Amino acid sequence: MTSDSELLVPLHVAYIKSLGENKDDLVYHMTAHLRLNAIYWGLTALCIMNQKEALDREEMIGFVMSCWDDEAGGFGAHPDHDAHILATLSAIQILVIQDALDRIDIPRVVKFILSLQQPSGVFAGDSFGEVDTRFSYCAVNALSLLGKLSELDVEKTVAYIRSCKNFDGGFGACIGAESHAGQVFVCVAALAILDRLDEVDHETLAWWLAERQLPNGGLNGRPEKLEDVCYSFWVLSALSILQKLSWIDSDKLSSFILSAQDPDSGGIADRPGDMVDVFHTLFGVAALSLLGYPGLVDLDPVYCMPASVIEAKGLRKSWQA
Ligand SMILES: CN(C(=O)[C@H](Cc1cnc[nH]1)NC(=O)OCc1ccccc1)[C@@H](Cc1ccccc1)C(=O)N[C@@H](Cc1c[nH]c2ccccc12)C(=O)NO
Ligand SMILES: [Zn+2]
Repeated sequence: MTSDSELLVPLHVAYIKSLGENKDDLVYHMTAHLRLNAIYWGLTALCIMNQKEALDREEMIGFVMSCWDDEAGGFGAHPDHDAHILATLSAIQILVIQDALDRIDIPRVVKFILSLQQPSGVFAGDSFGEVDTRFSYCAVNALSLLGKLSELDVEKTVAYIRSCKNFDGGFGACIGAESHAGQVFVCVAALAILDRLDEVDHETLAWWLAERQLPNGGLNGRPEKLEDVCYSFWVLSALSILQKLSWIDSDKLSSFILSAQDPDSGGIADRPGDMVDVFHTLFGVAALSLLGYPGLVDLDPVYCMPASVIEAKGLRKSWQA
């Protein structure tokens, strides 16, 4: 069966292109609240497969700008949705990849992002105030892409992330929350951007991350949980930043990811036999790129964007080989 041994690039490109076409089916409307994030996932997956031109650049930029919430000074995930830091990061990532940052009012967006920092140092996702280390990462990543990190209170931001570090070397969503691979990714990536990886217990955390690999080759997000393709990226990205990628069995992980492909319609699911979606398609090819799968474009593990784009902005850190 071909899907077990190779990445079906043409099928995945066709799958991503088809997403914007069937506007009638239920899934399209059920995911309206994630639309701008889904465009970032599709565009980045295409870049990794070296097929960036498969989606129309002007149409994409037009949709991003239609998500601008002028009252808040940020982006929502869909036209007429309230501004949220997650959607704002996706918008900035898309515009940077499309070299179209000149379309936005950078000082307005910076003001929106900084307005979300709480006295504790953590960031809220929007004016309703839900806090999470994910949102701290969004703020640090976005400000860095905008070249405005100098406007961030770095000490306060780092202090909160430090307070979320657990005895297993991992990080949680907030103080006292258990370690989770997704939260480890956002905390380690934020610290990498801020050049503060000294805050991480490298050996302890690398051991906890390597422990995520199961006999079937897949990775889970927490002890005792099921393997899931997207955790391949969260775990590999953090290990790559700690320069300990060799602690994972790459061949077994690659085979697991390839076995989660749909050999008929294209796309990658969270595990073999499940429904594919654009989220797991991105994080599957992103993990394969970090594993050096032949023919894939290099991905920057911190920003989850093409390495060439990050290099061109002078953002790759000294810690990287
Ligand atoms: C809201 N999401 C999730 O909660 C997923 C659900 C899931 C997928 N597989 C198992 N569960 N969980 C998830 O993304 O967890 C990883 C995670 C958790 C915390 C921080 C970072 C990553 C997913 C969407 C989703 C919902 C349901 C099924 C598939 C995808 C999602 O949007 N995740 C976020 C995770 C994320 C990636 N990069 C980030 C940067 C900052 C903050 C969050 C993210 C995302 O991709 N934003 O662009
Ligand atoms: Zn998943």
